[in-house]
Parts: sequence; C-alpha cells; structure tokens
Amino acid sequence: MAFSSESSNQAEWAAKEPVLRAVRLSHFYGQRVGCAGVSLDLWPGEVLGIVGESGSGKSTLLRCLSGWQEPSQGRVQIRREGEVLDLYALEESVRRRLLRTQIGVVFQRAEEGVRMRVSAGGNIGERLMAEGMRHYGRLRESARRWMERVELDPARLDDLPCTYSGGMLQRLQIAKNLVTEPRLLFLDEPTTGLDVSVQARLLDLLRRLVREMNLSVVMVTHDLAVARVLAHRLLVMMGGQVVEEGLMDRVLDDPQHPYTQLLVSSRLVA
Ligand SMILES: Nc1ncnc2c1ncn2[C@@H]1O[C@H](COP(=O)(O)OP(=O)(O)OP(=O)(O)O)[C@@H](O)[C@H]1O
Repeated sequence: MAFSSESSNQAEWAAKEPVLRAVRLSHFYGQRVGCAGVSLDLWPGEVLGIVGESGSGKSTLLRCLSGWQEPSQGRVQIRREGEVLDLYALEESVRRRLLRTQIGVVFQRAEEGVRMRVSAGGNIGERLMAEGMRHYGRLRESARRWMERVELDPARLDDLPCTYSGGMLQRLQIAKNLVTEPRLLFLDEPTTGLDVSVQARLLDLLRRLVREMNLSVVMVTHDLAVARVLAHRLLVMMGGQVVEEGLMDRVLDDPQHPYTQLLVSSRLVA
C-alpha cells in the first residue's frame, strides 16, 4: 500500500503543509514489535483515527508520534509557525517544553495525564505556568474559563481530581491540555471504560472543540464506532503495521484488508 509521506519530498510538504509527519516509524521492545515502518501525514484540522485489536501497536505509535516515546527507528516531524521540527532531534529540554505547551495528550487512564494531588484548577494552570504565566488571578480565571468550556462546574475548581468521576476526569484532562491552545492533540482511548451516555457527551464535546480550535488530532481507539464519530480518516493496524488507510466513509463502505472487513462487519452486527 502506498502512503503519501514516503513518496513526498520536503518541497511537496512545504506546499501542502501537514502539521505532523511520521517517516518509517518503528519501535521495538526487545524482540517484540511495538510498531513497524509506519509513515503518515496529519493535515490541519484533520482527525485521524487509529483502530486495531489489542496489542496491534496503536498506543506505541501514538506515544512515538506525540513525543513521549523515542522510536527505535524513523522520525517524527511537526510544523510550527512555518518551521519543521524533528521531534526527537530536538534538545531534550526543548522537546519537553513543546510537550508541555504545544502538544496535548489525553490518556485513557486519567492518572497518567492528571496530577491527582493537585487541585483541578492547579492542573489546568500548570501548562500556562510552563508558558511563563505567573499572575495568580489570571491563572485562576483561565482555569475557570476552561472548566466552563469543557462543561465542568467552576465551583469545583479547588477540588482534588480524585473526587471527580471518570467522565469529569477526561474533561479535566482535555481542559488541561487545551488551555495553551496547542494545534496538535493526541487521544489514547479517551472514552474507553465510560458509560455509553457519558461517552457520547464527551465525544460531542471533543468534536465541538476540534472544530472551534481547528485542532489536528490523532485518536487511538479499539472501537470503530467511536472513531466514526470523530475521525475523518482511518488507519487500521495489525501486528504493529498499518494494513489499511483511507477516508472514514471509504473504509466503512469498502474495506479492503480482511482484518478491516472483519472489524467493519462485527461493528455492523454489534
Ligand atoms: N512497555 C512494554 N514492554 C514490552 N512490550 C510492550 C510494552 N508496551 C507494549 N508492548 C507490546 O507491544 C505490542 C503493541 O502494544 P501496544 O500497547 O502498542 O498495542 P495496542 O494496540 O495499543 O494495545 P491495547 O489496545 O491493548 O492498548 C504488544 O505486543 C505489546 O505486548
């Protein structure tokens, strides 16, 4: 299967300007394959869904793409203000700063993304402080505004996240990541384990924020129905590799790979 990025050169990219590009990305855990030879482009305002069964390499790929896991091979480039940055060639301190301000990651397990012993407002304010904001009143005001934006009660600004429900924690993670207005957001199974109605409302919120903020998003999920709500384009993974890629409607209407066919037919039966 031909993925656009391999054949593209730098000049072509400059003309089209994807926000994120991965080139032949592989990660190995000893002998075990996490992901292998994945190349992709992510375009401004696009939501790219990554689906596949458990162990197919979705989370490994997302961690490599988002700067959290240095890949064994390949490279990840992001575009920022007309400049192309090679994520893993950056100085560690620069990359960390980028992760704290311009790249958002929402994890399935909120404990990975939220500091449970810091108030909700403190969690939201952290990234603003990383950007240099020091004024207590302004930090609080921004946190309050973002609580409202993700439909959390601002009266709970000073509460510890451990008093929040699962759905509220995901909203808090979203606010915490988006407060610095990044262009790139990574979602790792953001609604898994939540009640169906909570899941639906969270997906609605994400869809609205993606549109309002023109976010470019990579979302990993094992659930095709979840991907369908948000994603414009789909990558299907199996055994660490991308086995199919295409626009959401095309993949659903005309799946090519046997695994995708199984995935689509089981979704229709469910
Ligand atoms: N920290 C790790 N150490 C060793 N092997 C790992 C580690 N993390 C993942 N793997 C292995 O890498 C492969 C891909 O795992 P990964 O978690 O990326 O898949 P996944 O599609 O996200 O699965 P799931 O949906 O269950 O999270 C699997 O074989 C897994 O066992």
